[in-house]
Amino acid sequence: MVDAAELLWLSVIDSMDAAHALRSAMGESGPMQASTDTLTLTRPDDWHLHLRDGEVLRTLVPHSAAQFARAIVMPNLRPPVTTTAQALAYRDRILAAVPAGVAFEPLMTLYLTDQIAPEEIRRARAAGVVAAKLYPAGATTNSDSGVTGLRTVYPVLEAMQREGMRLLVHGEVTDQTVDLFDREAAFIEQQLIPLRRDFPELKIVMEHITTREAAQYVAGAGAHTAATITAHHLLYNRNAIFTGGIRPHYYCLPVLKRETHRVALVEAATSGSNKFFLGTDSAPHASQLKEHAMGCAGCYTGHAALEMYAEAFDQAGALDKLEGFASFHGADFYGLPRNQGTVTLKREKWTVPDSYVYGEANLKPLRAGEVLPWKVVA
Ligand SMILES: NC(=O)N[C@@H](CC(=O)O)C(=O)O
Ligand SMILES: [Zn+2]
Ligand SMILES: [Zn+2]
Repeated sequence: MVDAAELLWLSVIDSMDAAHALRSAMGESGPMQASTDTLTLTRPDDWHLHLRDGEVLRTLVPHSAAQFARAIVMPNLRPPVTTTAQALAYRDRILAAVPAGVAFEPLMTLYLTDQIAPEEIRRARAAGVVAAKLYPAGATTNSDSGVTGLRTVYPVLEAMQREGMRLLVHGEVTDQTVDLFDREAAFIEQQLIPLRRDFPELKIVMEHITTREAAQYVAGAGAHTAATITAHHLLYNRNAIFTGGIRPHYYCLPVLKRETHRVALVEAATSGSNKFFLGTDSAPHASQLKEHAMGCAGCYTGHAALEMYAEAFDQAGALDKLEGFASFHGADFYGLPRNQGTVTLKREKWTVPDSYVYGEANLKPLRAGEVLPWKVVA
């Protein structure tokens, strides 16, 4: 039975549909869409990127350079980048893979180990290395040489605080008794809060945050704490890993979380707060190592990262907040100049390739074979 109130509601829906049909028939879209089919931004930067090494640079570097002016390059190679000399040599190998006529600046980082000496920080800073990365030993891909306890590296952190070197953190505890989905929140309580207290002037970036707890912590933590957020953590919740079967290409660390956390990340990213900025954590692995009984952690998004961020911001009705997040907040936090020049995205469907050449292997990008709504056109 349909009562009067319901009838009224049905007629409201009907007239909304009619209005929509009329607009479509007239070739019009709503007022917001009309002004946002083209989006021009100051050239953005990627503040968290894995470029790996060797032949695969020829695939990865052009993808990133097509969208971003600069990128913070993660040091978790095998062996890790632990010295200034290694960082500079790696930088040269990256630059050799930048296509002719394209400007791309890799910003180098050191991998903190229990053994690293405070003098290395001074040397690195003088050579233009911008940050050092803390991987709790065992927390993620190529973290076996990471730090076993924060106290061990306190002299190095003191040097970093003095030198103005940024500390980048993979913020997950490695305690096997802590649930995988709780490891970020536990890290904040157990490690980050004490660290913040002991080094009040140290500039810390909590990388690839994945939880409401992390977003709230960073928002309230004062001017020297910031966070990067990936496109995939804005677009997906943990169901993506299990939809219709196990989907290894959605597996990364920190692992995707519940929908409530994704929503909190979208709110943080689109809030306009300068404490949150773009870091893709594009983390390629050969497809046979992802599609494996013990598949590697990491999603490859370097082929379409900016387009995926545009999609996420668009879904949130916040395209006007994308430029701050992608092009301003990170540069400001790192004390680097904002970029000159622009990049333009268009609302134009395109299909992501099924795979890319990856040295001798294949690389399966996130959204392989799928249609994306936004495209970088200039
Ligand atoms: N994010 C990932 O799942 N993997 C990264 C490492 C990291 O950023 O933790 C990688 O290097 O593959
Ligand atoms: Zn990490
Ligand atoms: Zn990473």
